[in-house]
Amino acid sequence: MSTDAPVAAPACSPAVELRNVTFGYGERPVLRDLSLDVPRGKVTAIMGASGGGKTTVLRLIGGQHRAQSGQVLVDGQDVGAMDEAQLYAMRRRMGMLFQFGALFTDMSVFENVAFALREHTDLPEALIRDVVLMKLNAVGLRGARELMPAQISGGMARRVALARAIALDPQLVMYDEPFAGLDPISLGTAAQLIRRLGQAMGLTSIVVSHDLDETFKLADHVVILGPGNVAAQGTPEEVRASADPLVHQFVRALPSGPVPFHYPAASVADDFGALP
Ligand SMILES: Nc1ncnc2c1ncn2[C@@H]1O[C@H](COP(=O)(O)OP(=O)(O)OP(=O)(O)O)[C@@H](O)[C@H]1O
Repeated sequence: MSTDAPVAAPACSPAVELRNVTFGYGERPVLRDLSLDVPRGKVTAIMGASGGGKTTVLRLIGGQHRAQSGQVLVDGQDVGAMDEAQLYAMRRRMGMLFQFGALFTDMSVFENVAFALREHTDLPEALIRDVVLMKLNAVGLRGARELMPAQISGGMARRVALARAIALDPQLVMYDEPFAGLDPISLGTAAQLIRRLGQAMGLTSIVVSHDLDETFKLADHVVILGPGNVAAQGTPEEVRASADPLVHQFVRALPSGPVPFHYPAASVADDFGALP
């Protein structure tokens, strides 16, 4: 057997592990010595104050950024040590649904979902049609296949983006703000879809969201990021019961607490001059 062949990680091991990860943009540190596990086959929510580094965690997992120290392991493989070909192969097994999951505006709903299949496989046209219609059916939009993105609602567009993200049967799907801007019904539908598809496909799902109620209902595992690090992680019940002051502020949506109102800045006197 070739020693280069990817070795399947044990079924009980975490799908994703961050071990002592430090990362910053330029001089600005964002994550400091961050460690967290994403259990396999479950829905993990990553929550926390705005600017705390949630999207950055997703980008590290997807290999768009590399940790400055520590390791990001996906299926036991170190993302930071992957070359371009290995990254490409890993991303094929991931679905990513980033904020508002922009669709190609000049392609129909059908073509938007078919795009990934055309890019990454050489399936015959008849099979592409079947897979696309199956994925659109899973999100309830088989009947909307001929419509253009401008002709569908925001909630429908989000569902098309979801169908596109699962077109290649990924093992892991990352959702960044899947509920942003949705009305309560579309939001409930989106949450139910994430849960149902995850169960039906045996997916590991990571959801970054600010919607506390919906996300706590949806997730099996919740991680709350504090400044640069994990403030709490566990089941939704465990996290709700956390004594950490930041988690307390967060789960009760309190305007004051450890999360500051101001982005770090020079003193008021430096910016405006001393009062006369
Ligand atoms: N490409 C970038 N270059 C420089 N700084 C960045 C970049 N992307 C993010 N940042 C900064 O890094 C910090 C973390 O950003 P990130 O988007 O990961 O936070 P977040 O928790 O997802 O925030 P939000 O909930 O508001 O989306 C922020 O202070 C942000 O300004």
